[in-house]
Amino acid sequence: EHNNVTLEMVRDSLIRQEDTIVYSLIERARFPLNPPTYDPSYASIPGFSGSLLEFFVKQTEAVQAKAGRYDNPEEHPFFPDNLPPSLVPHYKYPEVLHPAAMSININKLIWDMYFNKLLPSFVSPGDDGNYALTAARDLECLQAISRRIHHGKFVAEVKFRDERKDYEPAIRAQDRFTLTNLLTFTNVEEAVKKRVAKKAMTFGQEVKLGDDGDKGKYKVDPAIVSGLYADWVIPLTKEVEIDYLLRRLD
Ligand SMILES: C=C(O[C@@H]1C=C(C(=O)O)C=C[C@H]1O)C(=O)O
Repeated sequence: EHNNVTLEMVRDSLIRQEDTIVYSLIERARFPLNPPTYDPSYASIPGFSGSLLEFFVKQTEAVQAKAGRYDNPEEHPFFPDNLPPSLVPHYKYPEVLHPAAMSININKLIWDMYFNKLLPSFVSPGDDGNYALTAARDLECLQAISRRIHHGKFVAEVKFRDERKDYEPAIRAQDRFTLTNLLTFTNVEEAVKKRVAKKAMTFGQEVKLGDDGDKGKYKVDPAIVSGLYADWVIPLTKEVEIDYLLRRLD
């Protein structure tokens, strides 16, 4: 069926995406919170009502949609309504997923998590005026986290193909509990949490010639990165896996 994507290949992609997520958090942490970025009454952009952040994200997604970004089944916009169509020739991506995958987009949840829980936990309070850069860095974080979480579709597809006999009855019964047990690998989850903390230590250290003065001081707290994965990235990836599996036999 379709092509030979393996669980190992999908997991390798998730591991590589950790680098992008950790780096994007480090880049955002260069700036303080910068509250006006999120304040709808600050921007007062002619013809637009909303925050500078929303303006930035909607405009950027419109450009990226025209350039073909969302033709890729791995990409999910935060504001899918009223996106312009792609203006470039359609690339024929491998058809790995069941068509029901197209209807799954949990970016609203990811957006709320990022701004309400994650962001205040890893940036310093304060305002340095760099609101456009702040919005750009936020979008990088959101896109990296969203791509990782929605990769749950591919994870679920390969797990389903590997153990079809076990998954099919649970899907027919629409049994979330059994599906969760089938797709959960606690050892993999533990390794992910440890590895992202290690990446935060490695990528977030001050690199100096000569004596290593600042040992133990990181640009983003490794515990916050592993907490992000434990509390949000892994549970939401599993949520996408389950949403996908529930529709896999439609
Ligand atoms: C992504 C996978 O599925 C589940 C979710 C995981 C994650 O989000 O990192 C890890 C293990 C599984 O419980 C996987 O098996 O690799």
